[in-house]
Parts: sequence; structure tokens; C-alpha cells
Amino acid sequence: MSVHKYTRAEVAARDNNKQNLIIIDNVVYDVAAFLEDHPGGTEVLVDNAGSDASECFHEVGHSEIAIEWRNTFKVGEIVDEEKLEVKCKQPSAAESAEPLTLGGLLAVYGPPVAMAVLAYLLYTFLFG
Ligand code: HEM
Repeated sequence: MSVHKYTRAEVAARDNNKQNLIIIDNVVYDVAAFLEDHPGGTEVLVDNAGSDASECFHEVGHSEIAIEWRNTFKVGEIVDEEKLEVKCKQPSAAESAEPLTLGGLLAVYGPPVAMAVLAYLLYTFLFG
């Protein structure tokens, strides 16, 4: 079965009472039947109908279940010449982990160690 191809202008034009087309990752979904059932609410879908909601969809961090469910509403794809790069926000381990530096270590462990030393000195001064 061939996939129906939409231009972005066509998707925008089909945002009406019968169809609420939305683009996520170059795939076109009709969310009209799903508006009331969306756990994230009707409004976000209505607001994004007719446009590309990929960024919003990924920002929310939708679950695997949501991504599976999404397929139920697929009605087509964006024409090849209007496809955009799919940007999924998945922070890589390399990006999130900061390199270990002496300054960083001191900033984290410095204050509690200094407090412990001070407490020890005070204790020996008072009771030693
Ligand atoms: C066909 C497309 C979509 C499906 C099947 C879907 C499905 C879901 C599901 C199952 C949840 C519950 C949480 C989870 O399991 O991740 C959810 C939450 C949510 N969704 Fe969607 N969603 C779709 C599109 C969108 C779009 C396009 C947006 C934004 C423009 C959006 C915004 C939200 C928000 C804000 C929540 C609430 C998150 C929270 O409570 O933390 N969704 N969606």
C-alpha cells in the first residue's frame, strides 16, 4: 500500500472540523479522533494542528507507549522535498557528564571537608 504524501501547505489547510492533521518527524497524523483522549490535553493538539509539532512532542519526553500509540493515527508522510531533519532530544552520556577537574572536586567536596576540619579543631580546643 502506498503512503499518502502531503505538502506542509496541505497539512495546514486540512486543519478543520473533520481532520486535525499534525506533523511529527515528517509523518502526518490525524489527531481529530484522539483529541479528547490525549493525556496531555486537547488544547496542545488543537494549538499545533496544521503545523509541525515535532519539537513539542519530543520536549514532553513522550513514553514508548505514546510513540507506539502515535502510529494508530498515521495518515501519511510529508513529501520528500519538504522533509526536515528529525531532531530527537536524547542527551548523550558524553554531553551530560562533566569532565572531572580539581576545581570541580574542590567546589563539591571543599565546603564539607572544611566544616569537618573546623569542627574537629573546635572540639579539641574546647574539650581536648
Ligand atoms: C499522535 C500524537 C500523540 C500521542 C499518541 C500522544 C500521547 C500521549 C500520551 C500517551 C501521554 C501520557 C504520557 C506518556 O505516556 O508519555 C501524553 C502526554 C502529553 N502530551 Fe502527548 N501525544 C501526542 C502528541 C502530542 C503533541 C503534538 C504534543 C505537544 C504539542 C503533546 C503534548 C503532551 C503533553 C504536554 C503531555 C503531558 C505530559 C505530562 O503530563 O507530563 N502530545 N501524550
